[in-house]
Amino acid sequence: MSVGAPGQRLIGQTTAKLTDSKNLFKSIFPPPDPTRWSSSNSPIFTPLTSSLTFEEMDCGEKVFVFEELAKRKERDDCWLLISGKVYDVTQFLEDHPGGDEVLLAASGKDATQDFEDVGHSDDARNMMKKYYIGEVDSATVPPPNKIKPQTYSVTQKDDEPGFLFKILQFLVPLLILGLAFGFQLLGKKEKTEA
Ligand code: HEM
Repeated sequence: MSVGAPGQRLIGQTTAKLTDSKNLFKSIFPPPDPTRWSSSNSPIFTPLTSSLTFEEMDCGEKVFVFEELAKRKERDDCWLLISGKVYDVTQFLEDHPGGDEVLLAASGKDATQDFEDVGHSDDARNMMKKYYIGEVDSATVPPPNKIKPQTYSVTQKDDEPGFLFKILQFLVPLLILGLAFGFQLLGKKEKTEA
């Protein structure tokens, strides 16, 4: 009479426990969301990967015009352009091992060469990620200053002395010949008069 009841209760309790543990398992490991599932993005690791891609995507979406970033060269608002990437180093100025002055001097222009010339360590390059805020529209970046003065100096300075030198090359021998001829004539005249 009472055999079935405890058995039923036992089965009922076991089923309830199973259902509970299933729910617990589901809450820990939620089923994959097909909209987020991809071969490279496991749902278990979603928080880690998504935070990394979010940082990249969020920053990657921002594209600055050169003129805009070149204005940020003050102590309270200092941006750097290095290898096409834009860094807001305002908060880093005081902590920069190379000093704040070099960073301020490198702002308002393409600082790639200055940065590379120092030979920054891998640690320094990793540190940069913290200050990364976006990319620059490469079409808006003016060509490096070096090109202009070089072509200017070559065409301007070399042309003028070259021209003068060529004229003098002709004139000086002519003058010497003329003088020699003149003195010869004078000498002959003096001889005939004597
Ligand atoms: C976000 C950008 C930058 C970061 C995170 C950064 C970071 C660092 C770090 C960590 C160092 C210590 C040495 C090393 O680990 O390499 C350093 C040194 C230095 N940095 Fe930077 N830097 C940045 C940009 C620049 C720029 C644009 C210049 C311009 C010239 C510069 C000039 C220097 C100099 C002169 C030193 C001292 C080197 C020495 O004493 O040996 N840095 N920087």
